[in-house]
Amino acid sequence: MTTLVIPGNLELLSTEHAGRTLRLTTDARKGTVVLTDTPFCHVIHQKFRSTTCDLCYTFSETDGEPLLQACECGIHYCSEACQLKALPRHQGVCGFTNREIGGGGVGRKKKSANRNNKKLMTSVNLLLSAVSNPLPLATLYNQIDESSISVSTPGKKRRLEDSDKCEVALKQMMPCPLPAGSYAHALNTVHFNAIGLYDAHGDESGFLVSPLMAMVNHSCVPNCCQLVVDGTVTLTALRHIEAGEELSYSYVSMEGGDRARMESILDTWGFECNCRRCRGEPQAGFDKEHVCVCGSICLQVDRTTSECVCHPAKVLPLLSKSR
Ligand SMILES: C[S@@+](CC[C@H](N)C(=O)[O-])C[C@H]1O[C@@H](n2cnc3c(N)ncnc32)[C@H](O)[C@@H]1O
Repeated sequence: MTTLVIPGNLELLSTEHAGRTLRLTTDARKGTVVLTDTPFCHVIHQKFRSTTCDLCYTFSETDGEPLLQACECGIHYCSEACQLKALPRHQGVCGFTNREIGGGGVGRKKKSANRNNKKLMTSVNLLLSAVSNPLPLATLYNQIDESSISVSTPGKKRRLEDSDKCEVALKQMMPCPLPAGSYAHALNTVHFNAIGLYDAHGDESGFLVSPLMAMVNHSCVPNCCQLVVDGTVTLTALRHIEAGEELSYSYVSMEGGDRARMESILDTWGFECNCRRCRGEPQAGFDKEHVCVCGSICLQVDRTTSECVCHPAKVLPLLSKSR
């Protein structure tokens, strides 16, 4: 297995409370891009495929210049250059990304069964995209590490046990060269490392997995914000970060208050957050900043429109910091 290449200003370490984590070895000023990373798999939700480039994720309004269509499977590209570059990968996923998972999910009620089915489908499509990547499969295996299931991740443990039971079904469903016994684990890996993609209106248009960014842990009082720009995932310092500090960004939206946020973390990411904000401790230095709905403390806020750096094209209701 090839090892993950960590840039010189970063260090990968293991923590008891949250598994692996990345920390800085040098100070970083507010506004510095501390990490850039190239995704190795992604899935664009079906509804967004005609308006989102399947290579660089450029979003194009339907009333604007139409995107080039790649083929009947519904995947589009913004330029011939993107289409050409994506060809080797496209051949791997073409025709498979719309497959239905039989049985309608595992939940008791129809609604939750559909939700489960949709989540599973997204993860399967992500995994298909991962194994279609001409990059070595080792990139995916780097993400598979039991030690990342820390004591604070009860949901993750449960999900791993559940999907172990459907290993055989998954193997039949996915035309991918994964070794026997690793399908369910790989599926969970993409699920728990997926980063949301958003269109210009801030609506979720898909997911991607990026090898280095997958090592960055969550905090509800993050020191960075994560953005996807021109197909590259970036992490930007929201304040001065000292050498030795762990990097973090918020995995969830801050919309809906503390309870909704904590539930969303457990449901989507499988862990119980124990940050200052979740413990209800005072947050020094937090009051002077605006908190965006994505959880980031905004660097640039246009006072007239409330546009922020995290969601440049979306006018956001900025939240109050007081709990
Ligand atoms: C994107 S991965 C981050 C890297 C992960 N620590 C690893 O070792 O692979 C997300 C997972 O990390 C863990 N995690 C991230 N932030 C956490 C936090 N604040 N507290 C506890 N666990 C956390 C959870 O298991 C979560 O599902």
